[in-house]
Amino acid sequence: MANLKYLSGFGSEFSSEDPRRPGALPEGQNSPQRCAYGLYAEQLSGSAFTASRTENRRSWLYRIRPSVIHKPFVRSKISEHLTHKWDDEEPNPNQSRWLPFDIPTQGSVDFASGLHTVCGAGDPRSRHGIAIHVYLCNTSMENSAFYNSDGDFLIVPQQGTLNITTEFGKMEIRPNEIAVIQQGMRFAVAVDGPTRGYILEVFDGHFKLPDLGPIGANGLANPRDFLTPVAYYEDKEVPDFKIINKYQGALFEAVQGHSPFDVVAWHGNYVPYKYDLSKFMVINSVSFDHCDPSIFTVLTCPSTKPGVAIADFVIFPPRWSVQENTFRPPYYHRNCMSEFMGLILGSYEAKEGGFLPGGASLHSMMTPHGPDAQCFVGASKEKLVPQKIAVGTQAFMFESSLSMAITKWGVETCKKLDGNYYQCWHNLPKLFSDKIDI
Ligand SMILES: O=C(O)Cc1cc(O)ccc1O
Ligand SMILES: [Fe+2]
Repeated sequence: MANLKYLSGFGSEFSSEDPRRPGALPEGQNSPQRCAYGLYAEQLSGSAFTASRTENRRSWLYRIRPSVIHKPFVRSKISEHLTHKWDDEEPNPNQSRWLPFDIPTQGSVDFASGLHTVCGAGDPRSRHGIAIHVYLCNTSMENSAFYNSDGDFLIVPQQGTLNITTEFGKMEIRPNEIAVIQQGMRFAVAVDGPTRGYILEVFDGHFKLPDLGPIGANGLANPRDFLTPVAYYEDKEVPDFKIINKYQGALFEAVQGHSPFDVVAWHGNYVPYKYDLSKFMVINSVSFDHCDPSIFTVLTCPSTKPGVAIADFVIFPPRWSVQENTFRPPYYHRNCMSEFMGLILGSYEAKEGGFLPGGASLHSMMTPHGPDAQCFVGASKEKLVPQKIAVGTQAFMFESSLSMAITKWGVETCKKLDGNYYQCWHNLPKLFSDKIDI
């Protein structure tokens, strides 16, 4: 999908018309008695009608047919590994690390059928919780569209470009870019070959840009770098277009006789968007010590507790490391939050081996972790000259205030859990001595 156009801004009021039908957007009102070109008006609400102005999210779609024309939903069997069953496995506080998840090489698996849940917590019925999935696929979705009634998807491609058609238009997302597709938005994913990536799903609310506090008005992910598609419609009649719905953690499908990507024009502030992680303005210590990784937060889904996130999306981008008299890699720590990490490109400074692109790690609540022995020894002795670090790499973290369970697929079926992970810390030397200055 070359030469796609986008609208720039985060949380803005946008409007867009497919240029093939100028004047499709009503002027000065949302619901005219008859819409231009015989279109139907449909509102998609992403917040309670009565939410405050700052929280209110809705869009108006002007479409060939309203979404309601479909046969009844029935249970879908397309992915047996998408689940919110958090009690299938016994709780396990150990450090967990997965080798790269396998992309299917046999048979045709598309994005929707390639969804596998690794871990999560909470419940979409009470609108509180998260799920972390990976998608492992090799084929484009054909005559089918997906929407999620349970929450929002933050999609992190690791291998392969995603060509995403949405009701709002088309987006192309390559590794080192992310996409957010919010609750209810219909989309279909086309791929070029073997494709893998991670998804953070939040049930509670929508992603926001973090407050910048003393950083000031600019920095981290800047609002204008978020891109939303422009209106694009297809007038396509097919006997069996499949609408796949994730509802209360289960998949359903309904058949309809036309493509749902029939939105000729739309306006509003409830939209899908993408962001190129290389545009992140990195802020860090330029004197001494190691900043907490919250300094690298791209997007956050806040909880109702001040300063506590349901989940943050944090990256570890290429940057200059200049701190003096400092152990520069991550410190050893125990955290009241859960840390799920993935690797898009390259390697991660705290674990040069074993944590690989397309793999993952989970350090659960209060489970100790930190640099492996090799990293500690190297960083304790290195000459502290200014150094460009993480060049050609991109690791990320989904950090959550919820205590997550790993699914049966994550523990057993995927066969990627690295039982020897704990050993990476076992060669940490005992350096204690009676000399103050070692
Ligand atoms: O555990 C990790 O590797 C993530 C992380 C990085 C960092 O720089 C500080 C704290 C932290 O949890
Ligand atoms: Fe950590």
